[in-house]
Amino acid sequence: MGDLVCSAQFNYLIDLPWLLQQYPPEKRKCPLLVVHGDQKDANIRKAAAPYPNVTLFKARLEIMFGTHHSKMMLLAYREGLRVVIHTANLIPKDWDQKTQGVWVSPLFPAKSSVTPSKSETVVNGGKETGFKQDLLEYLKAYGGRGLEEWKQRISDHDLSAARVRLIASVPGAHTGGEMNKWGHLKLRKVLSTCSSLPCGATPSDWPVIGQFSSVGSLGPAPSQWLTSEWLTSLSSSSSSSASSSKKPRTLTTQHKMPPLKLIFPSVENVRTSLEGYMAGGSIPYAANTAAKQPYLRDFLHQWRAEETGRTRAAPHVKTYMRVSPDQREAAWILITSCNLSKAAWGALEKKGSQLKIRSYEIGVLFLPSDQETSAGHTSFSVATMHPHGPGAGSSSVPGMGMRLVTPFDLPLTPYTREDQPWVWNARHMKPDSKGNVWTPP
Ligand SMILES: O=C(O)c1ccc([N+](=O)[O-])cc1C(=O)O
Repeated sequence: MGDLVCSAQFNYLIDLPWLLQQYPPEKRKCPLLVVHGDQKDANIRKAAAPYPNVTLFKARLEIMFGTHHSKMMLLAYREGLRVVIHTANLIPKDWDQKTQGVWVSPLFPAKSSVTPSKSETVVNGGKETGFKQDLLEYLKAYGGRGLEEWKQRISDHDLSAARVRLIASVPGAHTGGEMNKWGHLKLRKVLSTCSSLPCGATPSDWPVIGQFSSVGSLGPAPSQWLTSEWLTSLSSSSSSSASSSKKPRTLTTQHKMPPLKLIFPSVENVRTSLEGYMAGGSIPYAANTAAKQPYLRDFLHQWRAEETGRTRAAPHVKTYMRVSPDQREAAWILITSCNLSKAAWGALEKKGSQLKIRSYEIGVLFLPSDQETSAGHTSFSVATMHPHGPGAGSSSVPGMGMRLVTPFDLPLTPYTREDQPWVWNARHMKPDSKGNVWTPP
């Protein structure tokens, strides 16, 4: 991977001694910047004290209930720079028996005076993805001076080989030109300008799939946020006109919404997981929140990943995607730290004039048109569990580009009549895969 010089780790839960142990022994004294959101930072300052090479940066969280949820590594090597965007906390159990998601960038070369002054925005005929500019904008949003060195280091490298789009969230009441930079409105902007469904596709027939490991308070009815504002963004495409308006508005005034299918572990999925009910400690859906939104269950599907052998590796990954009616194609897929919450994605306020986001989040969006292997295609072929037909088993589908292996099985598995969504602060008394019961305090 390269000769590491220094690194930065952005995360939510950080076990510093364990983290340093994960670096090669000869690299454990390299400069390490840890970006966290622990406002009562006595513990992490105490943990960092024995390590003179570790510098801490506390992200501002001035809006209630916000968290520093972003999970990213910046790795500076003698040979270049690498960016890693992922979903795992920097604690042992997140890297043991769970299903996580990760994007590892190519090794970005330093820009040098001898490098031909090729535009950074065009590589192999690819379109600009704006990744570098968006990453710098994200780091700028932290404020203060503690990230200046890393902003300069990123500026000094050529990131044009990044064939993904950055979809990030930063806390704030974003208005005007700032609104489309963050959260679900950034995704709406990108999808409505850069993602088109295949010719002849009926947008309202292409479901949106959301998969996540926690849920926030979404309102007393799905129409308050989930199937209006949020689904409008995730069902945007250049084939729909939701984006043409200056002011964000819901598709209900324009198009029929597509089906929404959500994947969230059932109690039984957690009970039978490798970790048993302990897995549920990282799936913090609160019973009192669930009780306020019983409608959510109507959208829910089980966590199932037989294709990758990960059905029992509880999900901590978060993915969102748009699929064809037969679930053999995908128009896009997003891997992100965002769970299903307004805090992460943002919620429109003041008659749609501001987008309120509470947390830091970061993810990467894969579009077929951004991938060299599927440029010119409007969809990825999806490796599916369908027993027959073009997507099963083959390396690619004739006429379609890159083949996508999703973290979960397609087609989706609905909840059974008996299934309930996992909630972490309720008793679960049927013995789990380890013979334990779950009786939270
Ligand atoms: O990723 C998650 O599912 C998650 C959910 C909630 C919180 N939280 O409430 O701070 C943290 C995390 C985390 O693991 O980062």
